[in-house]
Amino acid sequence: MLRSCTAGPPGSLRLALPAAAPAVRRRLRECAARIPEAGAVLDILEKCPERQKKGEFPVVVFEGLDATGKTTVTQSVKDALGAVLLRSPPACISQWRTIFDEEPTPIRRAFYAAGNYILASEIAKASTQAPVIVDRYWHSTAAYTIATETDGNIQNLPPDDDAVYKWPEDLLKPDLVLLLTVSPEERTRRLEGRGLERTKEEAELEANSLFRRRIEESYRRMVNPACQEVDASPSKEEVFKTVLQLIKNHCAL
Ligand SMILES: Nc1ncnc2c1ncn2[C@@H]1O[C@H](COP(=O)(O)OP(=O)(O)OP(=O)(O)O)[C@@H](O)[C@H]1O
Ligand SMILES: Cc1cn([C@H]2C[C@H](O)[C@@H](COP(=O)(O)O)O2)c(=O)[nH]c1=O
Repeated sequence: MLRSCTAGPPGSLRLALPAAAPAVRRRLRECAARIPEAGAVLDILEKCPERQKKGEFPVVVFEGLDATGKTTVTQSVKDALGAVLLRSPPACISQWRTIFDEEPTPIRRAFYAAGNYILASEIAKASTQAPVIVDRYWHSTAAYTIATETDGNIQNLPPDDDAVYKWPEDLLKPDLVLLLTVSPEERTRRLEGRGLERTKEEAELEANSLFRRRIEESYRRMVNPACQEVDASPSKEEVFKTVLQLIKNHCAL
């Protein structure tokens, strides 16, 4: 498995993170004989029109580490705005997620990237009818890949202007991306309070504060669209109010 971006060849991270739909399709096609579910994802992806366009309603994405409050706040914002709530990976492929989570990096990341392109077609359609709220999108795919494929502290991340922080040219862009952040202690409290089964990555997040910092820093380095950071440590009601105001200011709702 590819590990360190700094120790490996310069293109190693690029290899882990497919940067456009043709690369995603190629990667799924290459493993479809061994993994039938890759063929199933590919079938869905190939039915999605290329280069999706947003409708006239705003599209707002929520990003952040696990248990920062995305599910909680997206549900409230959806209700308040009469919005459509979507998530990555989209429901139509999420039953295969555990299979891909066990695969080597390039295949696993191709699954999540494919999810974003499929999600884009859902966003395109929904945003012609109502505002769209999205729980994780490309920034999560990129940030988790970058953090997994590098080691140590944030100095080992690719430099600020690296192409890994850029939005894929052929992927529908949201109007606003809000990055929810809380202190590690508050996150741990929320995780414990929730008590759900954790993925391997979530367990690693708990054990490895450097990994957590690499993810957050990668989110912060994403550009066009960049993430707007929101302190999500106040109460649910306060976070909701802050977020709603940001959306109203930015999207003229
Ligand atoms: N502002 C808040 N103050 C206190 N607790 C909160 C707040 N927001 C969410 N929580 C609680 O923290 C836990 C995690 O929240 P939530 O499931 O919304 O996070 P998440 O970011 O969607 O997590 P994941 O990415 O793992 O799905 C839940 O138990 C939720 O009730
Ligand atoms: C969308 C997406 C998710 N992941 C990983 C990162 C975390 O371990 C979990 C969180 O998923 P949840 O459904 O929000 O609990 O999935 C990823 O690695 N890449 C992605 O694109």
